[in-house]
Amino acid sequence: MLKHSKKIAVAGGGSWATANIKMLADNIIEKEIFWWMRNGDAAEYIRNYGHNPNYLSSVEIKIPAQNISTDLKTTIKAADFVLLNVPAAFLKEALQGVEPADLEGKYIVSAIKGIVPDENKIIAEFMHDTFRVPLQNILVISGPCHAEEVALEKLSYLTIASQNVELATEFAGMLNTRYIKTVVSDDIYGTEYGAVLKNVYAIASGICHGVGYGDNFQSVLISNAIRELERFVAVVHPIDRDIKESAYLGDLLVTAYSQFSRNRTFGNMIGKGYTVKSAQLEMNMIAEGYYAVNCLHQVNKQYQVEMPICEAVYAILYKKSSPVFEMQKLAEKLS
Ligand SMILES: NC(=O)C1=CN([C@@H]2O[C@H](COP(=O)(O)OP(=O)(O)OC[C@H]3O[C@@H](n4cnc5c(N)ncnc54)[C@H](OP(=O)(O)O)[C@@H]3O)[C@@H](O)[C@H]2O)C=CC1
Ligand SMILES: O=C(CO)COP(=O)(O)O
Repeated sequence: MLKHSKKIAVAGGGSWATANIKMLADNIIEKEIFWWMRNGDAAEYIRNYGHNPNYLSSVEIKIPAQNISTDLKTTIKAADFVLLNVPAAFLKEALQGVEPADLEGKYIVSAIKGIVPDENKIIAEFMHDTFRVPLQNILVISGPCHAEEVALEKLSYLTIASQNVELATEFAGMLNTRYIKTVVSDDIYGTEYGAVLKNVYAIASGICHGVGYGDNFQSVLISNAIRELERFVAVVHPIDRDIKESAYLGDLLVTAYSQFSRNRTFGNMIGKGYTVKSAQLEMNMIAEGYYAVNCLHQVNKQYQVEMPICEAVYAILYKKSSPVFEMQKLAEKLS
């Protein structure tokens, strides 16, 4: 029996938001789902036809038309759980006009895998510091799970992290379905930073492929990436964690190897000689790692962790350094 109310608002109109709506609606626990997106035409289309025209358009949307809105404050007001699913780079913009009082008493669930630019904070920290949301009311959804495979109902595992493990367990219960299994964790920092870093490593993986390295090199890159990830999270939030768990290693592997990965696709284009702008235009989807690597570069000035893969990606994307040169330099540092 759930102790908390079952009114959930999903904020964001992209692929992962659409997949989250599907998982929540397919789960058998009775609940009311509300959906906010910025795109009025898409909202109207979904109300009329029950499908998102722009992302995962095959997914049937099974929530009432009147629960789909372009007014975020109204959507938030209706719910007890607010699931944030706007790319981190645009979160501040999306939350403009929302006051700490609007979120008082609400549970905030971040399904975002990114860092808030300028603030250089993971989502839990940002929501806690800016909107005064108690950490006990914050949850993070992560895990090796692509929206496209949720749409196909392929068996997937999610990690629900919160310092409030009881709350995480309750929320996990609202996501479980025939094709979704959930794991609960109390490591919000490791889960968030792990997800942010794996996006950068997937870009590195794509760049390597783009410049012509093969599977042999990529496996070395990824085994170095998990060690780099472990070093960083151990300094930022030192607790006893097993980096081989799905939320860390699993998430890295799926993003670095999958045909569906936005970050890998973006990296591949960069490796093949596209500029950042042209790769972004061509993709029409968001590669969070592009924004994250800049934030990580700033954050790591404080921690000084040895992060050669992140630094190579940063130099390529933000200093216009040549992908071939940076990968040759990186290759000398890997083991
Ligand atoms: N896709 C996946 O499999 C997974 C994604 N995630 C995370 O979910 C989050 C959302 O990603 P995802 O759903 O994949 O994104 P998509 O690339 O599918 O969609 C992009 C989303 O970003 C919005 N957007 C683009 N530009 C802007 C802008 N300038 N201002 C505000 N909103 C903008 C789009 O809105 P519009 O349509 O109106 O342009 C759309 O909702 C990311 O943090 C990602 O890392 C996490 C796990 C899995
Ligand atoms: O986080 C994700 C899957 O776990 C989505 O990012 P990618 O599309 O780059 O894999």
